[in-house]
Formats: sequence, structure tokens, C-alpha cells
Amino acid sequence: MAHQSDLIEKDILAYLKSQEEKSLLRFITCGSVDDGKSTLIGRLLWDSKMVFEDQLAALEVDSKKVGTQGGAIDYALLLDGLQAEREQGITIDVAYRYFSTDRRKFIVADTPGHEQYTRNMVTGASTAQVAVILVDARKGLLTQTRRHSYLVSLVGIRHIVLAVNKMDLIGFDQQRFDTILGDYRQFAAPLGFDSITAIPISALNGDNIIEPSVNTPWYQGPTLMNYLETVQVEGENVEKPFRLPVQWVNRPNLDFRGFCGTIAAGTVRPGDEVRVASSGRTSRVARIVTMDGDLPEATAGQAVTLTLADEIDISRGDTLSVPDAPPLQTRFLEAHLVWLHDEQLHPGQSYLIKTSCAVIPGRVTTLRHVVDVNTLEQKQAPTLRLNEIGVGLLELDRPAAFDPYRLNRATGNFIVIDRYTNATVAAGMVIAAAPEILQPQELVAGGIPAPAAESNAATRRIDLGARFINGDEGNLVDLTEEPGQIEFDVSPAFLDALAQGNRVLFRLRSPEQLPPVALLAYEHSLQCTFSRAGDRVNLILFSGPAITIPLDGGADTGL
Ligand SMILES: Nc1nc2c(ncn2[C@@H]2O[C@H](COP(=O)(O)OP(=O)(O)OP(=O)(O)O)[C@@H](O)[C@H]2O)c(=O)[nH]1
Repeated sequence: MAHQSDLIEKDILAYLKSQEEKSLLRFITCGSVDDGKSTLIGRLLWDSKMVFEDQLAALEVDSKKVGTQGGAIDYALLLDGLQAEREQGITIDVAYRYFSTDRRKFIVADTPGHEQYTRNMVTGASTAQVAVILVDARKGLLTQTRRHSYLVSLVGIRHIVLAVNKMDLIGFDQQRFDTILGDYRQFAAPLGFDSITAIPISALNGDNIIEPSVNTPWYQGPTLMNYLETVQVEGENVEKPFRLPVQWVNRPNLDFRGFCGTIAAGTVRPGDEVRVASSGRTSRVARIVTMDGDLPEATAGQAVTLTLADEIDISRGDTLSVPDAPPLQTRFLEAHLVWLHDEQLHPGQSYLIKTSCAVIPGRVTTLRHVVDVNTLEQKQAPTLRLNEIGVGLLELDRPAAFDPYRLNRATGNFIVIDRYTNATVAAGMVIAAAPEILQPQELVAGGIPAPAAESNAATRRIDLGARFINGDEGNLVDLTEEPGQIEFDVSPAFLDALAQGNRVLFRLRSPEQLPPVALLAYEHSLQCTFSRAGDRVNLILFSGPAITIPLDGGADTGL
């Protein structure tokens, strides 16, 4: 802290100003046990002089007493406080450490690397712009390296530093370094990172951490600190299409109607045309009102109140956007879900879905697959348990505005809350809008009388095993059943097709050309809502090879 504390003493305002003007980089460090993560973070803090002097004195004493470095400074001890907390089994425990250099401010999220801490890692990584993935040069890529890489890609981190640590223990061998980098590039290709920068380091001795190492003359790239200080990360959402989730409508009197919220993406100026997600109506921004007077412009991250030129209906939970790149406005979502709670997912159960601007009841109707975080294989499972990640289809009671998470982390994420305990049970990342599930009310809209009350709905079982065929789309058949829920027992071949990541979509064909119906694939049975007698239902696999299952409603279905 020495050089900074001088400035603090001499000119506190100058110090504060210099801090304010620095850009901020958020990063996360990931590694397996003993890769040297604690040592690395300790060294970054030490070398940036962000360790307070009393801590330094204590560190020197502790290093002599309990350090693993034979009396030399053991940087890992700097993080021991966190370790103790972890052992107490704290729920979502992410330690954020702050440090700064002359060029940048940093927030580093330090999370435990074990699989049982997946939720911590996802939480810590969700706001990070860069991930530093540590690899022990002697061991190369481990299962954990793959898991951590998948998780950071999932939460939208686009820049990776592959920090190949303990180079001192392999004699700074370039070939070994190159092999590890080659393996990593091959593994990470499908994860679609924007950049992968591999740096040969020794966290313990400081090689290529701050200063270029004399031990790696073959390495021409940046040191770790050099990279962290200079990496260009997208100005989080500033460049993206404008989004304002409306958190509150301010109507102090009849003459003023302001829409308040924090701009989630983009920039807005008076005169700009904006679109209301719920109605599709547009207007122009009249004023950008703040406590300190009107603004000529506001950007992502700023809390503002907008007034519009026209009186149009906008309520809390709505989203304003640019007209030509609006968000999805939907009740049906396909999303990654990271399960954060001991209580497993109950498909079909009503939860609260909290988005960037609204809290809406909803349910996970289908769990399409669960991802094995170690092998990245997709498997079928009836539920999601703590620390598991899957892809699910959700249905909300009301439409809400979303962006795919890969396009916008702020408007593409949500959390799932248990309605009874109020616990956050899952974090969600929107992939896309899901095909609609046709509701009875929507049948009315389609011109067909709605089925009578739900109590009339019949639950039937049809054995589809024998009817599972490969073929072209087709085989439209008449349904002669009453409206309601049906469950199918399906053949092993059908399950295989599901396991390959195919989705099942029931399409309802009728003279009125209704939209697609029900899509609920769940474990060993599928459910679908279908329309009244006389309609035609055609079942096709939505992606992958086209497989058509004719649905006979007649006597030979065994109904
Ligand atoms: N030789 C050598 N040893 C290192 C290096 N970095 C870390 N170590 C040693 O490796 C051991 C593990 O380091 P830590 O920093 O505690 O590892 P970690 O990944 O934080 O481990 P956990 O906190 O248990 O997850 C310690 O004995 C360190 O001194 C390095 O670059 N070279």
C-alpha cells in the first residue's frame, strides 16, 4: 500500500480522483486443489502493495511459524481467513478481493474449486469479464480444468487466461507448456471463447506475474499483471441495443409520468424512439430526469427516469428498448439452469421467476437434459439437484422481456425462487424463446371452442412403442379423444432420440392452422395437451433427424 498511502496522506482528493478514473476489471481465478490459486492471488495482492502493512508484518511472522515455504513468505496464508470460513460450510461463499495498480482497479472473485462448490463458482463468475484458469504444469489439464472452463463459458466469460503454474518444477520446459496449451485449445474450441492467452508462471517465485521472467526467454507474451491491466473487455453492455427494465412508474401528479429503472444496456438520448416490450407500441423520449437535473444522454448502469412524448401504457416490469432490436417478449423460455439448493427441482411446480425487472410465477415444464459438468455429456434425468446444470423449458404465467444470455447477461438472466421458503433455488440463463405450449384459452383465440373446465380433462395412456417410426413428416391422423392431458409410454428408441438432445414438439394441425401444441418431455413419459376431437396431431422431433410419430386416437391405441 506504500506508494498509494503517500498520496492518500498528501492529497486525498487527488487520490480519489485517480481511483475514479481508472477502469475496473472483474476476474475470477479457478484451479484444482493445490494448483496454486491462493499463492497466486496472494502474490498479486502483495506485488500490487494492496496488503496493509500490519497484515504484512503478521504474514512474515505466520510464514515463519506455519508457512509451507521454510520461513520464506507463504502468500497462500493471506487467504487463510477465507479458508476458515469455508470449513464452516457457508452457503454461497464467494470472497471478493479488491486491489489496484496504477493502471486499473481489480475485483477478483475467489471461489473454491471442488465440484460441491459449483454454485459458488457460478455466482462468482457471473459478473467476471476474465477467468484465470490455473493448471499445474506437471499435471496438465484435469477434469476440474474442463469443468471450470465449461462453467465460465456458461456464465458468459469470453476471455481466458490459461495460467500454467509451477513452471519452476518442470524446468520452464517450453515443450510441455506448448502441449498443455494445444490440449486446452482443442478442448475449449466448442466453448467459443473470444480469446485464450496462455502464460507460463511460477506463482511462488513470481515468474511472469509482474515482470517478464528470465527463465522463459522463449515466451514473448504479456505477464499476468500486464495482461490484466491491458485486456480490452467490452464496455459491458454500453455498446448493446438500449434496454430499460422499468422498475417503477413515478406519477407524483397528473402532469408527470416517469419510467424509472437502471439502464441494462445501450445509450438513450431525448428524441430517441423507444418501444414498449409488452405492447409493441412506440414513442419518443422527452426527457431523461435525474436528481441532478436533466441529462442529454444516459448509458448502461445509470439509474434514470425517462418521460415519453406520448401517453402510452407502460407498467412496472415492462421493458423499453430500441424499436429495431427489441427483446424477446415471451412466456416460454429455454434456459440453462444451475441448481443452487439442497431441495431438488420439481418439474411442474410453481416457483417465482425473478427477471431483471419482474417477479412472475412460473414453472419448469420440461427438463431437456442435464449436463455432466466433468465430461460435458448431456444425459436424461428426472430432476436437477444441488450443483447440477441442465437445460429446461419454462413457462411463465405472464410474458416478460428477455434477451438470450449470450447477447446480454443483464437481461438474459433470472433466478428461481421457492414460493414457500423464499430461498433462491436456481440461477437461469436464457438460451431462446421456447416454442409455445398451446393453452386452452389460446384455442379459443384460434377459433375453436375451448375445452370445458379442466376437471373434464382426461388422463390417458397410450403405448407408443410399436408406433415409433423413422420417416418423413406426415401421417396426420384424426384424434377422436376428448381434450385433456395424455401420457405416453415411449419406446427405448424414442428415449435414445431424446437422449441425443432431440426435442419433441407436438404440432397441432387444424383447418385454422393453430400454432404448435405442447411440448413436455419428462423422464419416461411425455405429456401433451391436445385439442378437441377432430383435430389432427402430428408429433415430430424438433431438431435432429426428422422422426414422426403418428398418434392414433382410435381403438388400437389401447386407450
Ligand atoms: N514450486 C512451486 N510451488 C508452488 C507454486 N505455486 C504454488 N505452489 C505451492 O503449491 C502448494 C499449493 O498452493 P496453494 O496456493 O495453497 O494452492 P491452492 O490451489 O490455492 O490450493 P487450495 O487453496 O487448497 O485450493 C503450496 O505448497 C504452494 O507453495 C509454484 O509456482 N511453484
